[in-house]
Amino acid sequence: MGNHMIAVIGAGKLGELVLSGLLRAGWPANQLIATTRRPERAAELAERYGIRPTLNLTAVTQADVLLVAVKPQDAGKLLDEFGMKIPPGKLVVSLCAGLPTSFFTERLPGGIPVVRVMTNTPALVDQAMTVISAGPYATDEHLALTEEIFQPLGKTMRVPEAQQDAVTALSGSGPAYFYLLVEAMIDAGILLGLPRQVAHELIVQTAIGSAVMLRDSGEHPVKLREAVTSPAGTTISAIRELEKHGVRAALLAALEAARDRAREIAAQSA
Ligand SMILES: NC(=O)C1=CN([C@@H]2O[C@H](COP(=O)(O)OP(=O)(O)OC[C@H]3O[C@@H](n4cnc5c(N)ncnc54)[C@H](OP(=O)(O)O)[C@@H]3O)[C@@H](O)[C@H]2O)C=CC1
Ligand SMILES: O=C(O)[C@@H]1CCC=N1
Repeated sequence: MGNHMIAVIGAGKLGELVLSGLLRAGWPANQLIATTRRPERAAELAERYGIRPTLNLTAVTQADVLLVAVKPQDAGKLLDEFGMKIPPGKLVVSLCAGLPTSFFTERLPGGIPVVRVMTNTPALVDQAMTVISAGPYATDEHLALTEEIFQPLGKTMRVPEAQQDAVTALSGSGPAYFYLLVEAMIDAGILLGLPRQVAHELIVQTAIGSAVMLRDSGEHPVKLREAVTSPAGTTISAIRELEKHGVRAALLAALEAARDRAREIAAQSA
């Protein structure tokens, strides 16, 4: 972790997840800075994590890595405030959905490297999927530093920036899709007469077991599903209904809509 000073600019839900992950990974609290809009939010973070809340301008002067975690819609106003005052030698890492790195470079002095990152909320349990792309002026060294920061929070991967809107649709928003499925299956348990707590425990453990098998067995998901699906059995009856109701087509359309929304956010922010 070296001597880097990291600032989370806009420590809301995602920024807090990252801060807490960095602390768990052993980053000293005195190498972490957080900024927020509301003073009460800053006080909450200082009390919870012992990190230093400060003003944006102070943060960008003191820290050498600036993790921008405001809503994409707030990024333009934020950069109007201090973008052009960022001194040389800093690394800007955007965690904002949709915004291309060019959005940042247009609002920063020339030569400031920008890295685009899409992570996700399982960072809270060190199981994030963090996807990293180099923007203008970002070298391999900047990507490696970004990986060093996010590695303890889960898995990291590098992709070309052109893939980041699709990545956002898959892994950025992905946890929400799984939670929705789990929620619906628990409700199905209620429909079938199980107590809510029982249904909850059955489905959550089944989700965990299935996820670990997907990760560790090395098998394709089709093979794993086939192994559960007995001839004339129960599973195929359920699958017929899922297909009849277009779950597969719904997922294709849903992820395409998320990708399109990322593009729209960029167009609206330009
Ligand atoms: N939530 C998620 O699962 C994921 C989110 N993202 C991206 O992360 C970013 C943040 O999302 P999320 O955490 O959900 O949003 P939040 O609204 O929870 O957090 C945004 C934070 O930015 C702060 N903020 C806004 N303007 C300023 C400013 N000018 N100066 C300092 N702080 C400011 C807000 O401060 P205050 O609280 O005081 O208003 C708030 O704490 C978005 O760009 C989103 O696309 C990416 C991947 C996953
Ligand atoms: O919904 C959003 O826009 C953010 C980006 C990915 C997950 N949450």
